[in-house]
Amino acid sequence: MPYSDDLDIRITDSSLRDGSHAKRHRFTADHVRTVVAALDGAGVPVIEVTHGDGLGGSSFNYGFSHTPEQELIKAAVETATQAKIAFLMLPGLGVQDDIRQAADNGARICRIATHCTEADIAVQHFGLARDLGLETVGFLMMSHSRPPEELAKQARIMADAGCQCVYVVDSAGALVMEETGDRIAALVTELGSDAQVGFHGHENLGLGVANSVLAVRAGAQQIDGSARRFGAGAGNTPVEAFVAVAERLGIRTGVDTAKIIDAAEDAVRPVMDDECLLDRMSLTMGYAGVYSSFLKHADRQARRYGVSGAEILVEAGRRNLVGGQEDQLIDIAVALAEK
Ligand SMILES: CC[C@H](O)CC(=O)C(=O)O
Ligand SMILES: [Mn+2]
Repeated sequence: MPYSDDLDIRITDSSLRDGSHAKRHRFTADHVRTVVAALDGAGVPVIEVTHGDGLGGSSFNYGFSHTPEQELIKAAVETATQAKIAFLMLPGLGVQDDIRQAADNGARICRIATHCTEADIAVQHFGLARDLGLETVGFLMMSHSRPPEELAKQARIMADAGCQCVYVVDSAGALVMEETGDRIAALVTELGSDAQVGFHGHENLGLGVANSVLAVRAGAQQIDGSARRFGAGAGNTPVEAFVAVAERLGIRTGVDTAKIIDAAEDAVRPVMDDECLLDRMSLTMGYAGVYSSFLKHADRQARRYGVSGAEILVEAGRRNLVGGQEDQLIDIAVALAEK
């Protein structure tokens, strides 16, 4: 079913949230204004702005923000003329008051992320977001790690709690083609008209665009990407490439292809410290099924202890580490150094 009369799918750009991981959370209000103006001008309907780990993410464990994220949200809301501003939150890291503040600051969409087996921890947050009149999105992170039918049950918990679109989130960039489509199809069957289904991809195996197309073909109505792939690991599905491919396939996104290509190059790239690369580290993450936001943490510990970053990531994959277990990367590095 199309997203609306005019659109087959709705695109969310995550460069000002997932890109925060790659930028080590150093966004300024000026960065936000520049990027939002360009994305908004290209017709991107939703722009996500938060610390990489969501509301309340600014901390010793995850990395401190340069600018308080509520200030960034305000700057985004003031700049956007048509785009809705979304924010991400992980229950426990962010608290309910953070949601209230983001709503007061003009954000319209609340995206609540849990590990893909833990949807029940988000129930009260979806309730609050709906009470505040926010649109709701649920993120089932590390979706490659569980089979489609299990994800569908978790999606049902989110939908029953008031979530209006549940995302299959390929946090590790580990899903390969039909593995994406099968997961989306399972959620679409489970949720029917109770909630939409979305897909959030990462580029660690170079499949962000292809997986997103398969997600749409399996019934996804919302797709995430980041201009210039600005995101954790090898980055997210490049939104400008996805828009171009969608246009060629006759999938209506409402985003202007030429303008989003320019926005990625002229507005987003200058804000990035480095390109998000498909290199040894990020490819290892996709191959070993490791949470993309571990990249910078693993890199830091590798330098600190003089060990191989790729070996840290392989071990993180073997241990099935999930978001929040960043400190175990230090244990792994220490163990490798002692070997
Ligand atoms: C909040 C952590 C994480 O970056 C969310 C996300 O984008 C993902 O799991 O891919
Ligand atoms: Mn992500």
